[in-house]
Amino acid sequence: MARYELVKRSVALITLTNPPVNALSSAVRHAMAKSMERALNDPKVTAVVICGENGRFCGGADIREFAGPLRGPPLVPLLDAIEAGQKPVVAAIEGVALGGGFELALVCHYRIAHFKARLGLPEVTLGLLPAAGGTQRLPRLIGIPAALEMITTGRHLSAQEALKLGILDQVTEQNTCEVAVEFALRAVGKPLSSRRVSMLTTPCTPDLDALLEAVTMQVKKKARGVMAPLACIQAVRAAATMPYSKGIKRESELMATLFNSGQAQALQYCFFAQRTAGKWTLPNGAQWNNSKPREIRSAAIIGLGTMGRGIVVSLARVGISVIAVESEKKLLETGKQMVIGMLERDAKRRGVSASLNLLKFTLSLQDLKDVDLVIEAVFEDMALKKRVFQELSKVCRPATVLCTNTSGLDVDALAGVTDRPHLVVGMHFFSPAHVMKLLEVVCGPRSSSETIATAMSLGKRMGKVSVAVGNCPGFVGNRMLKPYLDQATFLLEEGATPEQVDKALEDFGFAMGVFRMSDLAGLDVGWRIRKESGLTGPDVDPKNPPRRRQGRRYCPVPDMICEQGRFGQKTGRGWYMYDKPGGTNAKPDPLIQNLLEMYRSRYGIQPRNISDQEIIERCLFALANEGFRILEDGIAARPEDIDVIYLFGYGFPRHRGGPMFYASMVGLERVLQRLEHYHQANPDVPHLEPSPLFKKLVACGSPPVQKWREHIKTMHSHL
Ligand SMILES: C/C=C(\C)C(=O)SCCNC(=O)CCNC(=O)[C@H](O)C(C)(C)COP(=O)(O)OP(=O)(O)OC[C@H]1O[C@@H](n2cnc3c(N)ncnc32)[C@H](O)[C@@H]1OP(=O)(O)O
Repeated sequence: MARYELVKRSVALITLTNPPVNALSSAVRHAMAKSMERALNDPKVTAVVICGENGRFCGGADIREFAGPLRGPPLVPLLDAIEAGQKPVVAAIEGVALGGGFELALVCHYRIAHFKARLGLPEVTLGLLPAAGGTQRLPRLIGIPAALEMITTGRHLSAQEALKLGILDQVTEQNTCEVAVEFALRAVGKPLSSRRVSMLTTPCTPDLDALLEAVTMQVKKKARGVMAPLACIQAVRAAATMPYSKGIKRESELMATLFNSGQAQALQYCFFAQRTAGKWTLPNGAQWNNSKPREIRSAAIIGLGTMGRGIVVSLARVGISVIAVESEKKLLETGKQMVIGMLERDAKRRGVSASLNLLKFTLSLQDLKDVDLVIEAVFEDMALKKRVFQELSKVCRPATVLCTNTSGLDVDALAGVTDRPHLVVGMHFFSPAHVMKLLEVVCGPRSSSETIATAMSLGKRMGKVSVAVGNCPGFVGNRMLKPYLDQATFLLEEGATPEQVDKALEDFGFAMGVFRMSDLAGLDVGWRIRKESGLTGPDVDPKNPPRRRQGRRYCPVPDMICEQGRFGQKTGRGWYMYDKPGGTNAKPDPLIQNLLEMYRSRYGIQPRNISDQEIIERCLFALANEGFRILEDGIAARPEDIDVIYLFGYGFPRHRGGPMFYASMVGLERVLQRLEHYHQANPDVPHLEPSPLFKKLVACGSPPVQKWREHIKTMHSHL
């Protein structure tokens, strides 16, 4: 857990040994305490260097231990003892110094980092604050404004930035430990009092109150209802206004308000869920750690619409050669100009040069004969996609992996028209594809484990959070969206307005309510799908009773909106009105209000007052219920996968953990009761009928979300 060596005859080298990130578990803290005691008491030792094994200094406290009672020596007294010691201590930082790891570095008298190291206090992203003295020491070292930014955002700093801010004493490209040992030897005998950060006076900040107020407004706007950044601000205020001894008490009080909070639990769940999601597994035993991905050096994208352009950018910026194909010269030229502009802006922002030499634009599929992988991103039309896949089968070499970016069509039907169904897989990107982090990798029944591994690994290389899902209409994300959207429109029929529904969801924490989100995405896509499914348009059976289709409750209001040419932001009108086509400033539209009033009176619906609680329950419990069905059907392997999809693809608030975690926090029994209540009132809405898995979990005593998998006896996993 910590290795102790004497080097250069007088330097104690203490190495944290807790792979993979040398987290400060109870065992590590125990070993550290012993090692420090030994170093300080050994007369041969004149200085100490602390480093981490395998090129990683320390990833902070062991987050897994937060769920249980505190064991082993607490961190704060251990860190205080290091700082107070009479021998110089140097931190040799390689890899990362994060959270408690960064706080450990702050109590060392000197800090030396490798030029590739990253440093930061990400506790806020876990619903916490840096409570091992971080909120009190950092402002004393670098001043309030810079410390406030680091602590409230959790941003990682590069070594160069940390050096400029005065956090580091030296950055090196050599062996960091060796440099630190030499540095420590030179520090022997020099006075330490000015090196003890807790003893420094916090630099005076002009207009402190105005600064704190401005940052408070900023964090409230960015993450509505999230507690940790606000507690961080209060702790930093203490560093500016109180002596260290009092400030540290304030830090600990504020931490106590966060530590067991639902938000902290949700955010820590998200941390692990995100890492679990990449670990896909198939019923045949193939999984993430025993399936080798193909190496992808070149790729082709077919279709340079919004999605295609974003995918080209995502590939090119990680160094993959891309051939982009369009069907018409004009479309090709427009797409090319847009891709080049996007890549140039992206490169400028990242301070690198744009990788335009990796791009080739063509009208001919024949140019794809040598590529390693193709991603089809044409219009969402099965017949068109089938034609493309048939053509690709003929043109591409037999080993080329063929992917579709469909957002919900049958991946296996596409595989079926090729000569290589085992090499076909879905790569469902989210718009805009070069910005959104989520990738659903859709595993068809015939996709080989190598193909799945290739798509998952390519997603990771592009910086995406990739989740393997099964093949069914809408996969996971879009399949769950349907009950959510249905409930929102039913609420309009019953008396709510789009702005009321959106406000309730935004107060819950969504960046955007469902109607604003629909306006942004465009209303015409859903309209076309409903027409194709015979739910609206000329193919609707005239014998259908009003507001019912296929034996179920149906709300035609979204169709009525589209019939008026209101397709959302792009047309300047949708559920809201905008200043101009493409405008983003949504204003409530009296015409929508009138339309809803006329609609209700035409169907004799008496509008009623609808509470925010009902809005949240109906939208989100219906969403989670569909999640249970997805687990039952084997379309997602675990609740964590569903939550990750909603966090990264649909703006579900991270401090609520995702729809499945949220349901477990509300209490499965309570959610079940409410769903049964709403289903009784709406027996013609099957999405409100609690799924059998949901009932089973409640009957089993509502186990925590991490244990649900044990209860999912999937008869036929689609993964
Ligand atoms: C009070 C609170 C205090 C004092 C704190 O310190 S809170 C913790 C603050 N630290 C962090 O938030 C850092 C969290 N970790 C990361 O950001 C990253 O893991 C990393 C940058 C350190 C490394 O990233 P990467 O190389 O991509 O590796 P992974 O993220 O995949 O992680 C590898 C495995 O290590 C587990 N892990 C990482 N950090 C911790 C931790 N602090 N405690 C416990 N476990 C940690 C992570 O879950 C991965 O586990 P497996 O999935 O492989 O099982």
